[in-house]
Amino acid sequence: MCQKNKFKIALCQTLVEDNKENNIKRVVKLIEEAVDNGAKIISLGEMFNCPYRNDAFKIYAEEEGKSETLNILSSIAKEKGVYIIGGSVPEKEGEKYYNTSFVFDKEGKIVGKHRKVHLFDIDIKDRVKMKESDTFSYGKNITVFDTQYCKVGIAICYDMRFPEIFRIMVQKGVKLIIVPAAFNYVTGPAHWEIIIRGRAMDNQVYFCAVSPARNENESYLAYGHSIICDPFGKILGELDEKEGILYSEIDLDYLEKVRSELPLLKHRRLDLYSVNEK
Ligand SMILES: NC(=O)CCC(=O)C(=O)O
Repeated sequence: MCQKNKFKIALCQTLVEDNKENNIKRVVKLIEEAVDNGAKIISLGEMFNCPYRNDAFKIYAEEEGKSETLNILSSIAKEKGVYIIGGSVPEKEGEKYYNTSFVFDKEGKIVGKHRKVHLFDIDIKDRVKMKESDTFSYGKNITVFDTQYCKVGIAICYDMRFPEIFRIMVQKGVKLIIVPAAFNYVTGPAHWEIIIRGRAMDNQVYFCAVSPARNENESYLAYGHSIICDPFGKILGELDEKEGILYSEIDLDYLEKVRSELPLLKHRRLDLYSVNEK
């Protein structure tokens, strides 16, 4: 029995190889397992169907309305009656490509679509180099959607380093934030946990980040460590770098308790916070 204020979430951390069919098979298997274990909202990781490489994105990209990957996620969401946050996939629209997360409701309808708004262009000398903007265009929206449980916000990976978007989500009524992400072996150990705990604590929300598993044969070594943090900043569970599913109960009564006992959101000084930044 699932009450409206308490429900189980599952984060599926799957291995991604250079084979779309195999990647999708793995995802389907873990979603089915998560459903059998009572999960009501299930999320996948960033680029769950495609290696995280510029030379793969265009080859793997699909168009909304003609996408086999999205059709499969929609069918399982409908068949099993669960919400699926479809990690992210390379999306093609016209001549442009985006790093996009599609969200499916219990009828299999797309109820949310987030195109990554901060593209990961970094160069940590001799360690990690990536320039997503070589392939992708920038998304233009902050994305929230309704579920039967609460309002949910979605962002993708590098987006999580920009706190402004999460505060806006909370101003829109979000209580659960889900971020498909693929940090790496350098920035992951340094920043992953601290960012996630900070965003959860400042905004008094449940904050989940979902990674692919690490594939040692790939050039980009994902950090893994899918994680769920509660509104008090406590980590409720974290995986290692291998394939697996992370479960936790989301308790919206507990969230309200945290917000009423430590009323940070009410104590904001909105009269002080605006600046004309160029
Ligand atoms: N896929 C990404 O956006 C990676 C972001 C990342 O690793 C970071 O440190 O930020």
